Amino acid sequence: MSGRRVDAKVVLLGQEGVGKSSLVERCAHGRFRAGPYQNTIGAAFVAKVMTVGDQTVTLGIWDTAGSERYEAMSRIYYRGARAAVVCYDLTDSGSFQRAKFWVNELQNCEEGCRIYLCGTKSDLLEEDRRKRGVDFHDVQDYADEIKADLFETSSKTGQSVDELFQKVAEDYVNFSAFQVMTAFSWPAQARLSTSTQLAYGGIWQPGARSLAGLQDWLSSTPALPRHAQPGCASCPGLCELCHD
Ligand SMILES: Nc1nc2c(ncn2[C@@H]2O[C@H](COP(=O)(O)OP(=O)(O)OP(=O)(O)O)[C@@H](O)[C@H]2O)c(=O)[nH]1
Repeated sequence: MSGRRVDAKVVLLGQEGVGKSSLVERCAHGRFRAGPYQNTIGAAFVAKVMTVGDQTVTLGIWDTAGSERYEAMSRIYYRGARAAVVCYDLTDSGSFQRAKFWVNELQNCEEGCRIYLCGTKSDLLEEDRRKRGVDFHDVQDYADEIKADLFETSSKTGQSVDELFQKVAEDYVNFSAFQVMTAFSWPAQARLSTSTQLAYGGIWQPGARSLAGLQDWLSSTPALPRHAQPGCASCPGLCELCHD
């Protein structure tokens, strides 16, 4: 695992104590640490290798500190993120207001970042439904409005945690493929360079300039190229926008 390249940066945001570190612990190590709550200082990083079809995707997951004291620092960690898991505690309506704050930040500052809303500690609702502090339908409406996916998870039982990160990895793969398609239909300054075509095994078809043609090509190509987002943070520098 060490030294492995990270494909997609994922950041976890949300009020302190909502369970971000526990979510990462469950996702990365399949366990839940009960015991005294220790707040995150600064941020923590973990790399998680996911499988999507016949591809592997390494997610670099940044667990930020929820304390408002570290708010400025959290902004550094969402820069260049391809996905943000914005967490709130299902039993705490205040934490959902804080989640909205982070969504606004992302919408204003990280346009290319996909947002996943994550209501945490669902096991507490299993124990007692009256503990729910955030209405599911209200959040679903909000998620539709901001075009986010919504998950209700429990790091204690593991409910929906793997599903959440799997969706992040799948969207990364599918969204990258979409960006490859649009790159081909962009104007001249966004064309992929010769070196990029070679980097993709020379499988680019000069004749397939239409989106439909590229869709056919992509669906018949087993290994989709990953980094073809001209000018984006994760481009390896092979496209014309990044090349000097
Ligand atoms: N019952 C239950 N408790 C949870 C769950 N996830 C987290 N907790 C508890 O909630 C508390 C806070 O969890 P953390 O994961 O440290 O929260 P955090 O969001 O990382 O907190 P900061 O680092 O301060 O931002 C801890 O006492 C956890 O044991 C869960 O799914 N179910």
